[in-house]
Amino acid sequence: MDATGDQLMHAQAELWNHVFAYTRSMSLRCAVELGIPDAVHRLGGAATVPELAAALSLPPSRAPYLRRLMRLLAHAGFFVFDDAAASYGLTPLSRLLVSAAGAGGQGLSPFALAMLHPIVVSPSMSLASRFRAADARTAAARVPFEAAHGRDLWAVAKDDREFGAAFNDAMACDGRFVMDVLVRDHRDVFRGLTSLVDVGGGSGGAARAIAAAFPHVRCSVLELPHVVASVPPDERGGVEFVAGDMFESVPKADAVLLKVRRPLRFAISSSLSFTM
Ligand SMILES: C[S@@+](CC[C@H](N)C(=O)[O-])C[C@H]1O[C@@H](n2cnc3c(N)ncnc32)[C@H](O)[C@@H]1O
Repeated sequence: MDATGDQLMHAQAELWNHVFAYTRSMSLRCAVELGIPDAVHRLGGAATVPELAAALSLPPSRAPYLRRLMRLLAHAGFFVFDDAAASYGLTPLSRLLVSAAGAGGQGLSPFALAMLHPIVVSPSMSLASRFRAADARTAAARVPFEAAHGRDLWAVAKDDREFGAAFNDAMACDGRFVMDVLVRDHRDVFRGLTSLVDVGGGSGGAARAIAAAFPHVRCSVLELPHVVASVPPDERGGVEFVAGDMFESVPKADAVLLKVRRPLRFAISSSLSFTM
C-alpha cells in the first residue's frame, strides 16, 4: 500500500533529522570554542543572550546568531531555557563541559574539542571508498583515519603539535573524569594492589587520580616517547613515566590498566578485572 501524505512527511522529517544531525556536534564544538559553558557558569549558572554576548565579548550584531545557537543547544539538552527570565541555564550535560573542576564542572571540554577536530572528523567523509576498495592493501582500504591521513593517529599526533596536544588533553580529561568516578564508587577494584601500570596512559590523568586516591599504590604510565616527553616533570604528580612500546614490553606491576579506544571500556588484569 502506498504511504499516506502524512507518513511521507514524517519520513522526510526523520531524513532531515539524520542529514542535519552533524549540526548538533558542530554547535557543540562552537559552544566549547566560544567558552559558552564556562561563561554561563561564571554568570551564576544561567544567563540571557545579551549577558552571554557581553561576557564572551561578541559584537552586538552577532546576538541573533548566538540566540539561534543557544536555542539549538537547549533543544539538544545542553541548556535549559527559563521563559520568565529569558535565560539559559546549565544542565548536567553542560556541567560536564565547565572547566572549573570541583566547582560544579567536570572539565570535559577538551574531549569534545579533540574528537570534533577536523583531523578526526575528516576521515568520515570518505567511508564509502573503504567499502569499494577491491584490494585490501590499498590506502583506501585501510582504516578510515589512515586512508585519509596516510598514517595512523599516533603518527599524526606526533607530527602535528597542536593536534597532539589537543588529543592528549582530551585523553587526560576523560581519563581523570572516569577515574574519579571509579576510585569513588568502585574502590574494591584496587584492593590489595601495591603497583599499577597504565599502558598507553597518555599524560597520566588516570594514573594521577589513582595515585592520589591510593597513595600506597606505586603508579606508572607506559607511553610512546614523544608523549612522555610532552609531560613536564613537575606535572607528573608522583607518577613514573616509562617511554616505550606496549607491543615490545610492559613494565612489571601488580596490575595493568588498559583503557582501550572503545569508550568507557577498561580492563585491569592480574587478579582483578573490571569493565564498564
Ligand atoms: C586512546 S589513547 C588513551 C589514553 C588513555 N589511556 C586514556 O584513556 O585517557 C591511547 C594512548 O595509547 C598510546 N599508544 C599508542 N600506541 C602505543 C604503543 N605502541 N605503546 C604505548 N603507548 C601507545 C597513545 O599515545 C595514546 O596516548
